[in-house]
Amino acid sequence: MTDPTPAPTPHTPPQTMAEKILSHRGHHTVYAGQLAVVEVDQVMVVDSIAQSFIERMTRDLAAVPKFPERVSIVIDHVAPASTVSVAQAQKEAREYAQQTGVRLFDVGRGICHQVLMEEGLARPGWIVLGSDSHSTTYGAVAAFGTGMGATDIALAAASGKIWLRVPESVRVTFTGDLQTGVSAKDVALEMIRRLGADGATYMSIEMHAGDRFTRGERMTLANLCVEAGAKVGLVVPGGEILTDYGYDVPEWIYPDDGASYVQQIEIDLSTLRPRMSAPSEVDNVHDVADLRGIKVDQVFIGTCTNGRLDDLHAAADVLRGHRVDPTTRLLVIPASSQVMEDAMADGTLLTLIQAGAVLGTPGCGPCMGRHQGVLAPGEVCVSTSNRNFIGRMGDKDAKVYLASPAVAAATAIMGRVALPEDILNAG
Ligand SMILES: CC(C)[C@H](C(=O)O)[C@@H](O)C(=O)O
Ligand code: SF4
Repeated sequence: MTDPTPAPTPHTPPQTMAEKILSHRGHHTVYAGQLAVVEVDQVMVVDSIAQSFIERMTRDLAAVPKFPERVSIVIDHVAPASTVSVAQAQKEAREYAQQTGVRLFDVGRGICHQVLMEEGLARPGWIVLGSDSHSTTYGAVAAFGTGMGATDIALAAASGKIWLRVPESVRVTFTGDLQTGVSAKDVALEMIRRLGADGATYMSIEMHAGDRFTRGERMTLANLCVEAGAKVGLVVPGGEILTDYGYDVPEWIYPDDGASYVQQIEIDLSTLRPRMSAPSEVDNVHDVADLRGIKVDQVFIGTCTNGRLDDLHAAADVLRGHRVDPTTRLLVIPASSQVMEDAMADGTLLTLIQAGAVLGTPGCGPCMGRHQGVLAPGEVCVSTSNRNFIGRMGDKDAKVYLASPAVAAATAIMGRVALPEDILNAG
């Protein structure tokens, strides 16, 4: 599916990674502020948007997908169905996939972003459009991943193309190495704190990490970029994604020296301590140590931000041999069936269940307050997700704190906001 067109010639002014990808997929050299019409390599539609997408396609555009193999529908946000109308919408999505030949990942396969990554449906240099704001996640493998509404998504599915304003770029450079107990989630929260919730509106956040971070950690970083308003969050390929990805990273993709950035920030990983985003904005970031002791009713480990095998390992390492506090509930929802299977095979799920965790079907779970663990008025939840807005996980008077899996696990044991070291030091 990758396009054989050669890269733009080198005698052009230096480009950022976003400019490189949009030039390549638009067959025309472009810079920030210009418009690009680009080929779309994958269109992703989530269950909650499927009905509007199908309506746009069949009623408004009277079109069929131009390249059915480039369209994926994922039933993940409310899966299994919670009401008759949700069940009806999902039924229609299945029928549509049958009729048109587009791919459909059904109940239990997992969260859209995790599934597309596992299936190799986001690759370096690709344009991946999702009907979901966290489609920035594909930037983990240097795909230009971005979220759009049903109409734009339908136009892309019908035509194979989309137009985009080429974004300006913010360059984020990571230096130093993380201390034990500090994770990519803490890095991502710190990045959002530094940029602010609208600090990178419609921009590309280009992250230079060298060979730091695994593919999963890169997904966590790229996932959170939209919480600074970014159009796309691109992690410059290095480390694991070069050696372990199964397909090549094209040479042309790397940003040029001298490319132009609207802002450049540096984050020294060696000084970073576990971070937590307090209600009700993602950029309301504090040291966990400063929030220690807040009473918590529910802990949720999962989502497209932190529901991968490494995340479950980090939680299990803290929970092993301990019990969840009797006044607190711990929900664990693997991001995909693959994660669930791997965590079952290596004993991680047993460790979590023995500690008192309740397991859910791979998917979004209660992340956006639709089902499987919504909160009552006044309840407090520590979640490994990416949004803590008012009403996000249920009642408007419930509160959500965002943290890493290790911090979430320590909190579940204490029944109060806690650091992993509080548990590990206590034995
Ligand atoms: C349902 C979907 C459109 C929504 C999004 O766009 O992100 C959801 O995934 C979320 O996290 O709020
Ligand atoms: S897990 Fe949460 S943030 Fe991710 S796609 Fe689902 S609802 Fe959105």
